[in-house]
Amino acid sequence: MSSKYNSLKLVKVKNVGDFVYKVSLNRPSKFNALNMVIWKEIGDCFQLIDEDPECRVVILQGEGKHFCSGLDLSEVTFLNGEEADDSARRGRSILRTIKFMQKQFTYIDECSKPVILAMHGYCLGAALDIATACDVRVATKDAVLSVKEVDIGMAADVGTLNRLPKIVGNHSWIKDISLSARHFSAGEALQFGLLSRVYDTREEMINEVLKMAKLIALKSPVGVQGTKNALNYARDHTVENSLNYVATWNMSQLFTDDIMKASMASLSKQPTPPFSKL
Ligand SMILES: CC/C=C\C=C\CC(=O)SCCNC(=O)CCNC(=O)[C@H](O)C(C)(C)COP(=O)(O)OP(=O)(O)OC[C@H]1O[C@@H](n2cnc3c(N)ncnc32)[C@H](O)[C@@H]1OP(=O)(O)O
Repeated sequence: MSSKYNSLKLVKVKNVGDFVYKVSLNRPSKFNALNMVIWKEIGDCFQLIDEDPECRVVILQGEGKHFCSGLDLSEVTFLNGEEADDSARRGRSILRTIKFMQKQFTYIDECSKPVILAMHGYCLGAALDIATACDVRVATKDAVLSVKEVDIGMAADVGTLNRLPKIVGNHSWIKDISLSARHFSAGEALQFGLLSRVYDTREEMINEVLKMAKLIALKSPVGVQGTKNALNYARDHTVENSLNYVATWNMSQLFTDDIMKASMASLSKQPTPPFSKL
């Protein structure tokens, strides 16, 4: 694994083999509350992973008792912006901060490798901003989730309100949870489509998620990364535009050796062959 990951202090990256990386928020004494250090490291980490041929699938989780208790509320003064008498200039400095914070989570969404999020315990506020930027979301049955921002007097502005309507079809439920900031269970999140699976224990979740990650990592990275890319594009564009996009994408990608290798293995009912790094 590249030594570049060693510079990360509050995000831990581990190569667990078979092209799967485990990324952990690592500030357990504060329930992985997100200060600016860890916030930046999340973005740095996913930028590194995007270009890392040793990684084909990422499992994201939190160390300790909880996945993440949201924004670090002891360090929120930076939200006041730079000292300036002029409100326009102060506003610009806040704008830069919000955009920076948004971008760090967007690196997860834009990462070419699929990201499977495994949540447990508290998943509050910014934790859900992260969740909505991931590709697959699962949790333990005792997870407690909340779009918590209105409880601290703000509208969520780093992803949840923008991505949740693309994930969940029921806008009444989205407004129910976002306007009230109430806690809701993993079971409820599963029912409304925010999660795809709920597990009894953390151990079971990690074992199952590892199996899922290894299964995906066995597939052609050309096929897998193209699929994430095409689905993300389809989410944000019309059907017509996204058909055009995927056709243009595949203009080059269909020349891959992976298609012949995978097709031959499939026809002859052989296990998936190893694919070159990407
Ligand atoms: C531009 C803006 C971008 C993004 C904005 C995002 C907004 C949000 O994320 S809103 C959500 C903010 N988070 C919260 O409101 C949760 C606050 N924490 C709590 O309510 C509780 O800590 C708890 C999570 C319910 C857990 O309670 P309990 O089991 O009683 O443990 P504690 O003793 O309270 O916590 C242990 C330890 O962790 C520290 N901590 C927990 N959460 C945070 C946090 N969000 N920020 C800072 N610190 C946190 C807590 O202070 C304790 O630390 P000690 O040093 O042991 O005192």
